[in-house]
Amino acid sequence: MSKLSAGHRSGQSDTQVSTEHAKLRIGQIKFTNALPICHFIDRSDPMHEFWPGAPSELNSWLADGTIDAGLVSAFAYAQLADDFVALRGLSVSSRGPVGSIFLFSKRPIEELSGCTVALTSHSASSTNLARILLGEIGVRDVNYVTQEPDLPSMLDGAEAAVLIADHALHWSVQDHGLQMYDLGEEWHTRTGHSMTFAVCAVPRRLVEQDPEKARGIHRLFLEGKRKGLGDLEAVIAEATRMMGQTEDFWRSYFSKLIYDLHEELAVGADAYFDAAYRHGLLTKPVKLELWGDES
Ligand SMILES: C=C(O[C@@H]1C=C(C(=O)O)C=C[C@H]1O)C(=O)O
Repeated sequence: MSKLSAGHRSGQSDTQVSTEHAKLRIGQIKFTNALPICHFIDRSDPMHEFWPGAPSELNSWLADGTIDAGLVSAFAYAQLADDFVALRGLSVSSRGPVGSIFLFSKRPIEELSGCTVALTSHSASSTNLARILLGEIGVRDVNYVTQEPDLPSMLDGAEAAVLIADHALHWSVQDHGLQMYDLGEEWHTRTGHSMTFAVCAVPRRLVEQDPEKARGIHRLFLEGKRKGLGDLEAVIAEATRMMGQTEDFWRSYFSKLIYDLHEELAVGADAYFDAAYRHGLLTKPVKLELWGDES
């Protein structure tokens, strides 16, 4: 049993969610890719507590009940799909290049058989996507190691490294001479599908027992996204404050990302979950289950 499902089975989050007057603990991705959703989220409700984190932190917080709901890796949602649904209209996805999820490699991707590949400890969706893509390309006997996202030390002992989010963005514009493979683009080229990296998960139990509370979380994120996409200047100013770079850089980056989640994007997410199952990365087949209404 995976650590994620083991943690959730302890029932911690169920207890918390059903406690009527408890604060709702809501996870948010702390990196620039999620700013168009997260930057403008209204944090004024005293019954909401916000937990910003890297995707891998959010994934384990959701699994062990530290948070009740929020943005997590799509792969982590798939592992927890018995207990969670995904909020309609909210994701971090791309249809082709994503711009911030790369395999940085000392040699062409096809020549990585028998090599060590370092995977960032911050991700679940992209690191499993890398395993799928390398497998599909026919790369065999890879020694995968998970490490903190520091490219030079990852490449000390590895032939290639996968980074996501701000760490990947940082290295994508440096002059390092490595080959760079955008995993959103590789996935799209090979399969024709979009790729969903993050979804907003809420417990099935909350949806069934207290749908108004679930709708409250949904509205909070949808309203954040509406304001973020409606005022991209402010989002870009925040991204620039966090990481530097030019306005054009951010405009081009955010134009690659899709923040919706509907039936058409679910086809891509399901194709990814199918591939993860075929490659032995998920223990059972999973379909994305969308919940709620966007209006
Ligand atoms: C677009 C990105 O997507 C992120 C990638 C994730 C993962 O690999 O698990 C999780 C959340 C997403 O926000 C990124 O990291 O740049």
